[in-house]
Amino acid sequence: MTDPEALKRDAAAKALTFVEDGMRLGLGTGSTAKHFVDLLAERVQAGLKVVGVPTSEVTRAQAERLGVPLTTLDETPELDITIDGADEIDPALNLIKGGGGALLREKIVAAASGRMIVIADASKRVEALGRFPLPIEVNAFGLGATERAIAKVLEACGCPAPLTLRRKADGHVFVTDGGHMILDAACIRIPDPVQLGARLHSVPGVVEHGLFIGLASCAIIASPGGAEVVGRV
Ligand SMILES: O=C(CO)[C@H](O)[C@H](O)COP(=O)(O)O
Repeated sequence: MTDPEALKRDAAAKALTFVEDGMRLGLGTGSTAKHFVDLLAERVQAGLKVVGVPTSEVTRAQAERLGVPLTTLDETPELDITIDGADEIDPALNLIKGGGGALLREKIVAAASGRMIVIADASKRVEALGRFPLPIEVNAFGLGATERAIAKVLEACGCPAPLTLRRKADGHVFVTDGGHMILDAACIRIPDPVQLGARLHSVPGVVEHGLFIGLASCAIIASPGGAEVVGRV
């Protein structure tokens, strides 16, 4: 059986072949994106000139430690490519992201990029989004009211779902890099991700949600047979 970490690294290595000297990169978050930053750092040490915007404090710390030059979207508001992982990828390259809690910065960085390349092992491929609980980032103020409003939206969009306030392994509430909380919605199947995404944005208190619609231009999916490029790089 192939080691899942080896598959993630294969996807990351394939993505690196699309990185060119002088590029401005969005650096994703999660175990797959971590492989990409590791491999990128090796190329930087060998002389590749790039600059990156990290999508989380964890990725920032990793990139700094490995000597990958960093910038911000204030200094560099337009990026060439974001390379990031995903929790689910549907056939239209719509995604669920946010399993690592970095969805807000990940979406801002992806939207500021000319292209988003998703890297994943084949287990992330699904026919319809929703089996992975949808992360919804919310402001702490008015949490109870926001939760009720989200529940109504989920029901109206055909995917009523229990909402769980995300906690860390030690039981403390998980707080995002932006100081918000996350409600995970166990939808099972989302009939219309576009509609759900739009309606979630209309709920006061919702900061962002983990549906990435139309942002990814390409996915690199690694399986024991190799790393397949799906879509347009
Ligand atoms: O969205 C994310 C973090 O917010 C990650 O990209 C997603 O959770 C996938 O992570 P991994 O590569 O560890 O499976």
